[in-house]
Amino acid sequence: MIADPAAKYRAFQPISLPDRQWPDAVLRSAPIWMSTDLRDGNQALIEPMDATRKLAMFEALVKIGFKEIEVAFPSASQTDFDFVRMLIEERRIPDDVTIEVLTPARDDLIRRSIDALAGARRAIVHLYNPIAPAWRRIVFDTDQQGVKDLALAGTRLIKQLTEARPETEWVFQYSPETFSATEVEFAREVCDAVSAVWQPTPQRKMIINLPATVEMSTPNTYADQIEWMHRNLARRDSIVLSVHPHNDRGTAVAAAELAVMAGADRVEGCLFGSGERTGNVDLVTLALNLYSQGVHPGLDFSDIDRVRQVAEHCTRLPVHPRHPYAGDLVFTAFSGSHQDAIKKGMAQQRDDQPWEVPYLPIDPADVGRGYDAVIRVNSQSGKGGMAYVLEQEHGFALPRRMQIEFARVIQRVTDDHGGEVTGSDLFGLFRREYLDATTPWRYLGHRLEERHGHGDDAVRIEVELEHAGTVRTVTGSGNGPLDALVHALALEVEIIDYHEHALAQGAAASAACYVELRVQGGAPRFGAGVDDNIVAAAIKAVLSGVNRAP
Ligand SMILES: CC(=O)SCCNC(=O)CCNC(=O)[C@H](O)C(C)(C)COP(=O)(O)OP(=O)(O)OC[C@H]1O[C@@H](n2cnc3c(N)ncnc32)[C@H](O)[C@@H]1OP(=O)(O)O
Ligand SMILES: CC(C)C(=O)C(=O)O
Repeated sequence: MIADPAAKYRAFQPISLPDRQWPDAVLRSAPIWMSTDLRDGNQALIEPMDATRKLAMFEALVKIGFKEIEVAFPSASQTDFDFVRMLIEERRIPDDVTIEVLTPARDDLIRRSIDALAGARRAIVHLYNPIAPAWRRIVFDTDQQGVKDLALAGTRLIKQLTEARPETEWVFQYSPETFSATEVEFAREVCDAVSAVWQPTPQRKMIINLPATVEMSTPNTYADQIEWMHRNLARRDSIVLSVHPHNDRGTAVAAAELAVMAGADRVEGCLFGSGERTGNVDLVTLALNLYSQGVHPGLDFSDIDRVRQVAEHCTRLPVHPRHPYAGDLVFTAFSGSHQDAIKKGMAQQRDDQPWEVPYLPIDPADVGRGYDAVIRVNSQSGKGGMAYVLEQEHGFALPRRMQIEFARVIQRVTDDHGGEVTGSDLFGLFRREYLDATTPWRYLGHRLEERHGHGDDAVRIEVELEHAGTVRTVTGSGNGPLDALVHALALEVEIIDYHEHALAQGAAASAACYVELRVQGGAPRFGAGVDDNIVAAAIKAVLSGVNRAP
């Protein structure tokens, strides 16, 4: 990097729009979506999709609910041309879906593109040519009139060729490519000239697509450009105003949202932001952002993992694990305070109430994600996360103080070994720490006698134990089984707290017991026991606590 970037880079000059309206707009409905996965997405791949992959992507897009799909750049390759023919000839295009193809403003390429569409029920022909100053000078060695003439010649040829094929319902789309880098007055001049040739009507609209071919500045400047065009374009009532934001600055999603607030009717992009260089705007994120605000996007991402798998298969590009809504880790909290808040939020969330689980903008279940991955445990985790996983995956609902005690055990393990502790690791550690704490005292069996009218000795217990390898039977009485047990053990044990719950549903449910106790005035300790018999579970829990005492 150089010390003075201003010596090399110029700041983008925003347009002046002091009476801009878009900052007060609120998104209350979804725009028209157009997927360009099979064109912009495809042209950006190291290995473009073959016909099988293209078809898999097309079918996935249809299933998601896209009604406009740019399926190819037919003049670029035989694969693309043949793919369009296959869709049409094999009648693979549902009646409510319109396919689109892209063509440069060159006669031979336009003709080939229209040939590809022969026999389509309805089709969008998308013409583009770059019009920004640097492209005029560097790429085309021409002036404003030169690029305008190119756009007009292309439009005239498309009009002529499509009028000769009335069996297809034609929609015309024009993109002043590199719009984001173009003087807005000139972009309007070209678009107005193009629409004057095409002569759209409110009943037969054309699409004007204003791409941020290269994202030039902060998203508010793009929104200003779009609002200016929205307010100044001729024949606006006959035009579907579309945007096509690229992601060079990493702000394509924001740019698209602000552009729709600024008057755009339609958004072009790709699943997960595939597309040239840093990608096109990510339609999954855009759609689910709307959903999180209570606006149905009209696209179905109920099975987001399946959509991600298809996209990864077709593009051979991985979706980042932190990708909004779709990444493997986006509904997962490792950090203790987040886990604590999510656990509390999940416990309090009611189906008939607005979603309000802290840290989770949407319910993972709405996009087909389970809750099992919501909380995962590593060295950044606290008691809440550990307790959540142990309860969700193994059914043990530890009392709060026991969570704190067990979290220290887990912390030692994660500090020593690093990495994640899975649900089964957690259960293994729980078993080792509590359930397998069976020396020196091990429970073998018990008999219980309830004696009415004996006051504080209402329960008599006889417990068969193994102590340091020797089988012994001890007896004691008390006001309840635990009291009787403590007397039978003849140890100085104080029971501080006791919890129990069933571990599984039904009559054969086993019980889990947790006992907090103090042995010989020492520090409080927990013990845990599991058994089909609730008294046996409690005895095991007491013995576990006694055995764990130092
Ligand atoms: C921002 C975008 O994503 S726009 C879409 C871009 N997508 C693609 O380019 C993918 C498919 N493209 C291709 O397969 C090829 O580029 C083809 C088949 C279209 C053309 O191939 P070629 O004839 O070999 O030309 P090449 O790829 O070098 O294109 C550059 C030429 O096209 C001209 N050109 C570029 N864009 C356009 C346009 N929209 N309209 C007319 N001419 C154009 C350039 O000025 C250059 O002309 P020159 O050769 O006279 O200097
Ligand atoms: C053809 C146009 C819409 C394009 O892909 C772009 O400008 O990025």
